Amino acid sequence: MKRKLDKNDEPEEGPEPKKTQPSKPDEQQKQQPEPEPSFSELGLDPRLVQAVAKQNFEKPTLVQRKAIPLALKGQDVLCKAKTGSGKTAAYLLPILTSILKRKATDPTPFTAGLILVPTRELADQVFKAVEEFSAFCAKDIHAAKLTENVSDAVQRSLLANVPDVVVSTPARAWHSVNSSALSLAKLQFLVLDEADLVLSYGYDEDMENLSRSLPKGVQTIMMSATLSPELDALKEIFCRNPTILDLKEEFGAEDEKLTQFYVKCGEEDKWLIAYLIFKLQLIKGPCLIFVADIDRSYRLKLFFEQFSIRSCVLNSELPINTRIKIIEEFNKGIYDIIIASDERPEAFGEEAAEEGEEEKEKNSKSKDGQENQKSKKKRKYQKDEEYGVSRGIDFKNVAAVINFDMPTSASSYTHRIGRTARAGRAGIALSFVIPKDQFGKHKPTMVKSCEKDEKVLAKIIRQQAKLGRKLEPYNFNKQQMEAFRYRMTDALRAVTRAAIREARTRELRQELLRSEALKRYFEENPTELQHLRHDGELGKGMRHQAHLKHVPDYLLPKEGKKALTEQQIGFVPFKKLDGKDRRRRKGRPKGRTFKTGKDPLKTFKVRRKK
Ligand SMILES: Nc1ncnc2c1ncn2[C@@H]1O[C@H](COP(=O)(O)OP(=O)(O)OP(=O)(O)O)[C@@H](O)[C@H]1O
Repeated sequence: MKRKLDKNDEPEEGPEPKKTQPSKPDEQQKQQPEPEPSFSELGLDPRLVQAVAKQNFEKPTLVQRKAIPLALKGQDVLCKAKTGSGKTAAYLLPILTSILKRKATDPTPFTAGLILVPTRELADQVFKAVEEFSAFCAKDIHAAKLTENVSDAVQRSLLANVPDVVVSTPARAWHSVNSSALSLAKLQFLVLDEADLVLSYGYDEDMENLSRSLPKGVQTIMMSATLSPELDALKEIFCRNPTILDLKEEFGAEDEKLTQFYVKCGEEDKWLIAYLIFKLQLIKGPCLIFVADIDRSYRLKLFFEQFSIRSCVLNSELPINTRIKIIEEFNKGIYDIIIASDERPEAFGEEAAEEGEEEKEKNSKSKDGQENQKSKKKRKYQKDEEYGVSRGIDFKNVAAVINFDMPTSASSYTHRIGRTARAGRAGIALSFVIPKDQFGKHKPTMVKSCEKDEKVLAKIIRQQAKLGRKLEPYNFNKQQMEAFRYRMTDALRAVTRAAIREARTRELRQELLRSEALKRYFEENPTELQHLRHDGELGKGMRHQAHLKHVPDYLLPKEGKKALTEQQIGFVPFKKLDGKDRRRRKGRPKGRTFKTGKDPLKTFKVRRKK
């Protein structure tokens, strides 16, 4: 029988948190919240506790407090907890503890843990987390990641070392099992991270194949940010009587640090507001901007370039190494703005899947599926099927998530905003919503999916309300904004389709060159690494408008930039409420431009093989 834990329901056995034992409990004491256990009280291997301390995790998060004791007892767990709540450590720490415990008496090498994630970026992230957690027991824990663009021969030799833990997408895992490079014969732990997305990413067949390759008695942990119907199918196949942790009610305190706004405006005003926000720094700190498609990300980047606003794009077309590097560098504080094209919902019908509770969406599900199949075939550019930006990636210290284009579903919205206000930090989400009567008014840049913005917003408001959160309108002073309009129009006009096409091709060419031919050169010349920045200018062939790069004083309202908005949400501190500044900016270069002024691709001669 399944057992559902509610928020006050602690696990029955396992390492008990220390409890105060009052000799005469009075009413007041009874009402006091239970003391929260520390990491060392959860029954974890001391070397892992040491590594956790090194990462400055002060105490376990709720999902860690609930899931770790259950996993250590060997129970299957299906856990739903909000994005950014620390699910990765919640499954890795007990698995690594069990492996270390077994190895103390039986050092025979075999792959004991398989961690399946839907995207390559996420695999990279989880792999790094394994390495960080096993920093003090590196000789006892050997992990491998199966998602790199390496030949089968290299992959095979990686696996020949018999890693204790393998992190992979289902497709790569099945490929390795099928080619006998990976043996799951003695597997003990299986994790499906972001489990709700595994099927929507089209891994159904791989999952089925993998399920047939598993030995009996594998302990399964499924982690998810939503409890979608897909989970039932996976639960049936992989779980044995799992304990279900539905932790949705528990995040009130943390959610207060996320402020959500929306702006209702036409297409042209989106560009104007975005220009004002970033040029006048109305929102400060690292931002993640989501747009509807790849072309749009380049359009926005080129538009920003006209005003000397640096940004970099992130999309499924870029090589995986580049994508991982961009995320890493953003996390180090090197870039302030990433423009990400969130291509998944449209590609895999997530809209239909997530609204499973709503009858009419259920009916249209299969139809949407067919349409999506068609649209997938129609794709012009080579996209990576294992790409995902809004899911699971741990972008650190994101001050604001801006939905320049609305997502097409409420769950996609949840995933996007989950990139900010993580691990107790503050953050804001700002969404641009095009009212129905203003849709299509600016033909050159309009995006089809925005026709449904208001409908999607209504769903989002409903869904967020269920979680006790609300979205507030964010009002710009339209009159004050007008002074900037002609500059915006000028810049937007300069970003032609041809310029976008050229920028897109140029970036791809540059990135391919960077990741292959230049790799060695930059290894030998680390000081020139700044040339590898991903937020350089792409619009070299475009009309150059020097006057747009600065905001003349006469354009600003008398009262200063504050007069542009009613609310003062601009400053988002990178502080926890305890006042400690957690944002690491050490790696950040002082200058924002190339000091040498040289373009490495012009000055560097690619070595040719003789
Ligand atoms: N106990 C803790 N104390 C402080 N920070 C923590 C703790 N546990 C995890 N973190 C940090 O919180 C961030 C989010 O963790 P993680 O990526 O595991 O969240 P998640 O629940 O998997 O999110 P998502 O669903 O988006 O993947 C990470 O930067 C992680 O290092």
